[in-house]
Amino acid sequence: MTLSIWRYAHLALAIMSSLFLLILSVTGVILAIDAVNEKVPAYRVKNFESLNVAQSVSALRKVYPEIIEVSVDHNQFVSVDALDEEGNTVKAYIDPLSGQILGSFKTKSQFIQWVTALHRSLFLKETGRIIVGVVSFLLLLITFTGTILILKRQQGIRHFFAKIQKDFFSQYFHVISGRLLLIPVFIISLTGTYLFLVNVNLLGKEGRQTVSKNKYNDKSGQKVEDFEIFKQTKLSKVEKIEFPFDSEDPEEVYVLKLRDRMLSVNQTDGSIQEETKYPSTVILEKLSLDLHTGRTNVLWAIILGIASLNIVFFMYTGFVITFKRSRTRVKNKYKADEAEIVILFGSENGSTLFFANQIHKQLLADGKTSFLAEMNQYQRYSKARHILVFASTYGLGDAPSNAGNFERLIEKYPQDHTVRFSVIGFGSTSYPDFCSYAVYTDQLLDKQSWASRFLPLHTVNDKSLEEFVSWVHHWSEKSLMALATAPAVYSFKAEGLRQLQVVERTQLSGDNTTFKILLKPSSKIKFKSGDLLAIYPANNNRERFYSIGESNGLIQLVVKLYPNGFGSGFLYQLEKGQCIQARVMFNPHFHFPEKAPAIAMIANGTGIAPFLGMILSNSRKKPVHLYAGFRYDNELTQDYRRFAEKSISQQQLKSFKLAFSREEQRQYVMDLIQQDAGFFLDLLRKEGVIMICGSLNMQKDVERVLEQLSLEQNDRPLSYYKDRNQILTDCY
Ligand SMILES: Cc1cc2nc3c(=O)[nH]c(=O)nc-3n(C[C@H](O)[C@H](O)[C@H](O)COP(=O)(O)O)c2cc1C
Repeated sequence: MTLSIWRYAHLALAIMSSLFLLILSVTGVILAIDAVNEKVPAYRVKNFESLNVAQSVSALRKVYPEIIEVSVDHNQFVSVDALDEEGNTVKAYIDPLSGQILGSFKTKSQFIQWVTALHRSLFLKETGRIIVGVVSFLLLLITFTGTILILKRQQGIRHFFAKIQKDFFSQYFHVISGRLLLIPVFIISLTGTYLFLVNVNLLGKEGRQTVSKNKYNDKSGQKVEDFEIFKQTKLSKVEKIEFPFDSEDPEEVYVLKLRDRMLSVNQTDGSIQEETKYPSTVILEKLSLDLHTGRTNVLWAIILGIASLNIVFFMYTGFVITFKRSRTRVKNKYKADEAEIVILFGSENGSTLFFANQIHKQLLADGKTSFLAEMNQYQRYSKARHILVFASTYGLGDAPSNAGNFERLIEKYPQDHTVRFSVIGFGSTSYPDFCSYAVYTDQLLDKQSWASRFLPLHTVNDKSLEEFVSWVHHWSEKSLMALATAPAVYSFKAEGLRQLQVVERTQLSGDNTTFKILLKPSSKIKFKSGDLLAIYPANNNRERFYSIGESNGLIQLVVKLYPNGFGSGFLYQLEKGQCIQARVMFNPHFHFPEKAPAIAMIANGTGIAPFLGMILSNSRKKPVHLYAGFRYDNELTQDYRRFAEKSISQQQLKSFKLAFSREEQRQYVMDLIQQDAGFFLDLLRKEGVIMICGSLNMQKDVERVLEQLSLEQNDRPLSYYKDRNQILTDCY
């Protein structure tokens, strides 16, 4: 059976029994503590194991003139029901050799009685007992399916106890404690089921009873201490000894109740008159009760308590695992044969799907036709230009369960046109076969005649956001499709929603289609220029990102209004005083580089937003040079000029250069860079930083110019400076 069937069976059983299981395990913990507590008074005598019935009976007979019965309970405490010399009734725990009273009987507290009833029948009498029985049986099945899941995970019985890598806490704990407490939980559920079957008479207590009768022997007048059967029987094997009512009447007998049988012993000669063997169901019932309650052994009671407590944690961690696995729902806006970008994921526990979905959602938001599916759903994609494969690795470098058929499908459905492919592997270096399924998939695609490599295989260790974002950067820059590169966008723990109030929003005018909006957080939030703001225009999970410029503790966005723009339209209709819900996404890669000796900022369009904030907060007066490109010289750019003049006078900005692409003297930021080539080369040589924010096309052109200059005059490719974090980009 495939992994997923076992997994679904395990989950379905857990869901069905969860509420009752919770009650049973919590009450089970309490009863286990009670079982340990019970043994605390310690009425068990030291040499108990070596005592036999003959020793005890003869001794007690000397102390108590009349004995009704002597009992040995599951704690191995001996008690007597007798009359003493003065004719007083004695019902107490005693020393079986001296008859000395050790303690009086204690009845269970009201609370324990209440817990016991809840544990046995949920206060629902017969119905409750049936529910408890069924839940015990379900727990048995859960233990079984869980064992199979561990076996599959560990690749067979040989590695059953091999090291478990920590993926995330709940999963680690679930597997580790599952493996450790497998046997106690199995015993709890098996014995619970058995007791239920006996209880509802499904097994029948009567069974077979072998009865044998002996005649009197010829040793009448023997003393009790010489009775062979009494000498042979250890007190520890006894449950009860009923004494003859009349010591003179030879017809009256001792009744010796042992765990597995009952003997009638002649009181004059010690012969066995009758032996009744209990049916195996009764013996098994007692054994089940001992094992289920831990009443006979403190250590076992403690183990049972831990196992019961663990069932509660099992339930919690199991549901966390399930939640994680299913938290991302695949939603497609386009059909497989309409999509230009096809994202395939191979994910077992959902994190790879989460990453894939974050990319999918952004592409859709950007108007791209993206399609997201499991690797096992691979088919022909008639319009695909890009296939992105997000593949995790499991087992010994194997495919996750929803990618097992990928290889077969690839052979079966060759694409009929060239499609560019990129593979991102998710794995962990703590496994010997790091990302090997992704490596395999990458090679598999590389072999296909229709597939053309777009990027080299990229691997991500332990879901590292840094490593993933690095791939996002590369793919976005090369494909010119905008994707957010703030790690927070791909974090599993979403930042909390914050309320922001509109403080100011500028108007559009003439050929200026860009507006500024200032937002005030209603509670204290930490943010810096370069972070992102995620807004939710439709109050659902469709989000839009904007670069933040910090302006005196306020969030300043510079937004271009698009016709029917989902995000920009929403922001433009906001009035002063209105409030919105948004999330601040930390983007440490694009913060002001405090340690750099000098900084050049290159922007086009709305990409200027974070730079305005960074300049405003340049209190240490670092030399900052701003280069910005716009289409027209209009009211907005006049505003930027005024801002720059003020900043230059306050030494927060060193220089400001503008290029206009639709004015008389057509210029782009690249031209400004060419003009100041010497400055840029010197900046790079002296460990200065170049920050680029704006369109991906502009970034590509700027990098091309810088690459050429650097190769010619600094003898180094631009990647040399990129690797040293001297080129920081945030483009869309
Ligand atoms: C049982 C198990 C086996 C794994 N085996 C490997 C492996 O062989 N190689 C590897 O690189 N990662 C291995 N991993 C790590 C996962 O591939 C990695 O955590 C991945 O990010 C999980 O993605 P998912 O949440 O989408 O399933 C294993 C993880 C688990 C839980």
